[in-house]
Amino acid sequence: MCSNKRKSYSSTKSNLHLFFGPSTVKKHKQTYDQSLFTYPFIDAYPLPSFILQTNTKECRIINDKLDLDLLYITSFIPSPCDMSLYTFLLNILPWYRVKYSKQTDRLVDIITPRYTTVFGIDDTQQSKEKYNRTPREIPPILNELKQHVEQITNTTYNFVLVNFYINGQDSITYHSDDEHWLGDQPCIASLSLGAERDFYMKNKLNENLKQNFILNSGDLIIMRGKTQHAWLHSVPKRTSQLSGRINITFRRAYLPEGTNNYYRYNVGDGPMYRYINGKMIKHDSD
Ligand SMILES: O=C(O)CCC(=O)C(=O)O
Ligand SMILES: [Fe+2]
Repeated sequence: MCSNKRKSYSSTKSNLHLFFGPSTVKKHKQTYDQSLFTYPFIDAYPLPSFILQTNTKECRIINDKLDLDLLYITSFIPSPCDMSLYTFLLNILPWYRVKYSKQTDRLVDIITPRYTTVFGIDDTQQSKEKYNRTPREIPPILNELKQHVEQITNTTYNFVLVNFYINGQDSITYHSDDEHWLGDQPCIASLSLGAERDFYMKNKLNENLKQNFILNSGDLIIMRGKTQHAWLHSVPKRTSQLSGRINITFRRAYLPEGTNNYYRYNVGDGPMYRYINGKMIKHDSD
């Protein structure tokens, strides 16, 4: 592991203030109208038996390349809390393997190469009939995690997108999260749990400008400023035997298009899967 490297990256909490400016965070009270949501299950999500811990001792600002603005906090969720959270989320969340068609020069059928799920609603909070799919309230554990991430990033988020890469064959191709509903300079916080995976970034205009990471369990990477506008990121496929990895991104969508898009591409039209006794089991309906 890269413990030496980590040492030289380490710095004090003051890095956070350099990155986010003076703390002006107001305690953000969740003011969702409960009638906007349905849970995918009749019973609400269980509460965890462990206490969620976070730490920002090892944090590094990375802004030495054109329009790149990152904060990289290793072991944001320290061990063994990272794996308790991984196992808990894997077992309680509803998962989807979304299928959709994409028009290029011809219509191609695509299956997203990872399991996904999503919770939240955009800032406008329309009544649920206005959305293509009913938004889902953020489960308590993810909401608690969101509050920790909000505090250290001086930002508020209204969406939690979750990916589960079951093995090395699951991946996400180069893309940027720069849709108009996220505003001009979105701040996206991305947490890794479980197996370590490569996270590759390259500049959109100059592909020789790269920034690569090996993301470990518990690591948090925050992309902000012009990063989404100017850079692409990916988690490439690997042929080696890799165990599962969960990735959680926290974002803020300002417009209903964001809600429609996130549920379309992270829940889709089913079926739903649950992770039961170490296996993904397909459910006929949710
Ligand atoms: O799994 C990751 O680290 C990246 C996920 C990602 O880029 C996304 O969901 O937009
Ligand atoms: Fe992304």
